[in-house]
Parts: sequence; structure tokens; C-alpha cells
Amino acid sequence: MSDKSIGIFDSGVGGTSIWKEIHQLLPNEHTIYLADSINAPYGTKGTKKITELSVKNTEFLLKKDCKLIVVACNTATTNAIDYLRKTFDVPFIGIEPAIKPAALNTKTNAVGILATKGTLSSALFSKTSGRFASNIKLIEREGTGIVELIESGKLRSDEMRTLLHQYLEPMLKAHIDYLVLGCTHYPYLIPILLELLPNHVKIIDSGEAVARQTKAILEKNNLLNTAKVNPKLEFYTNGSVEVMQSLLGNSLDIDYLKF
Ligand SMILES: N[C@@H](CCC(=O)O)C(=O)O
Repeated sequence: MSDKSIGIFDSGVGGTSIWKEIHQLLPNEHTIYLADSINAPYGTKGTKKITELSVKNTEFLLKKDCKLIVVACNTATTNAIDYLRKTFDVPFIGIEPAIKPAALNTKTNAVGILATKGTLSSALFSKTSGRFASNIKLIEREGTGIVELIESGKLRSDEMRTLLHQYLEPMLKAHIDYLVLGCTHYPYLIPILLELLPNHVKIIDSGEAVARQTKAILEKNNLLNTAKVNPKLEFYTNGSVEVMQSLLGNSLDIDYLKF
């Protein structure tokens, strides 16, 4: 049993989509979320820079005595998680695009994946796609510009619809029946994607799986918080508090903090 916090970080506000899944599954846990929005997007940076920023984020959360770190960013996971695990003595949970379930279930043998350049060009991604998707057509598109629009509060904008339309077009031409969201900012696009995609295309993201894995690792290490307390929910950002608030809503008792 441990009443320390779960630490969660992302290049910005996107990882709050993962935080929601974790909070829903583990409502007793104290959490500290770190949005490094000033350095977003990570997806256009190289592995060295992404690793450096991920180390800085981890150190921030460890100074706050977190018991486990969730890397709520596909780009940071695919580029830096090996290094983090080697460097810090704390359990890490990462997130990767959910290619496996899409590849196993596709009927058209064509799966679309939208992710950042940093994720799609990583060694971990090519290993995972080689392993699970070698027999299917994988239509990869870099979501250039999407993270920037979300970070600047332009989630529901004409610019966003234009970008998405452009990225989905080649996927629809290839008759995909699954679209994998390979960036934690993208679950916020689902309402718009549902309007743009035909009904038979299913959207998959990895949020729920990450929450289940977080629970399993806490259990395994005897770190679950079994006390019935009101959890402390702290959200640190070096960007806009308003954008973060707009994604999380007002119903939760959250402390928003600048750093
Ligand atoms: N949250 C994003 C990071 C995107 C970015 O900063 O480019 C991810 O999962 O990949």
C-alpha cells in the first residue's frame, strides 16, 4: 500500500486523455500531471531532445515523490522509455499505438494510423508494426499541426477539420476499417473524426489499456492506495491553464498550477 501520487507527463495537454482513464479506473489515487506545453510539439524533435525533455519531466515528478510514472505520450515512449527505465529506479508505464488489435481484427486488411513524426520514425514503432502488421496494409500519416492547434485551444476549428480531411483521404481511398490514434492528444478529435469517417471505420486508442496496465503494475509492486480518501489531483503546466481546463471540464476538484 502506498499513498504517494502517480506521476503522469506529456508534451502538453494531450496526456489528460490518459489521466481521465487512470482516474476513472483508480479513483482513490493521488495524481500529479505535468504538461510540458512550452516544448510542444515533441513529435518534430529528434530522439536526443525528446529523451532530454523526458528526463527533465521525470525528475520533476520524482522530486514530488511519485511512486510510478506514466509516460502519457507516444512520442516520448517510443523514443525515450528504454532510457528512462535504465536511468530511474521507479516503475514506468508507456503508451504505444494500438496496432496489434487493429491488425488482428481488420476485415479489409487495411489499417490507418495517425501519429507524430517522432513516433512513426522511431525504432520501437517499426519493431511493433513489423511484428503485428507485416501482412496488412498500414497507411501511416503524420498528424502535422494537430498538436499545435489543440495546444492553442483550436480543437474545434475549421483549420483542424481541413487537416483531418487531408490526412484521412488516403486512408479512406485504401478502404481502412480501423483508424489507430497514435498520439495522446488525438482522442480529443474523436467527435470530429466521427463526423468525417464512414460508420464502419472503428477508432482505436490505447488509453484504457494504459490505465489497466497502471493498475496491474501498482498491484504487483504493492503500491495501490487502498485508503478511501479524496484524491489530490494536481495539474502542472508551463503553458495555458485555460486550455487544460477546457479539456478537463469543471466538475472535478482539480488544482491547476503553473511551473
Ligand atoms: N501527446 C503526443 C505528443 C505529441 C507531440 O508533442 O508532438 C503523443 O502522444 O505523441
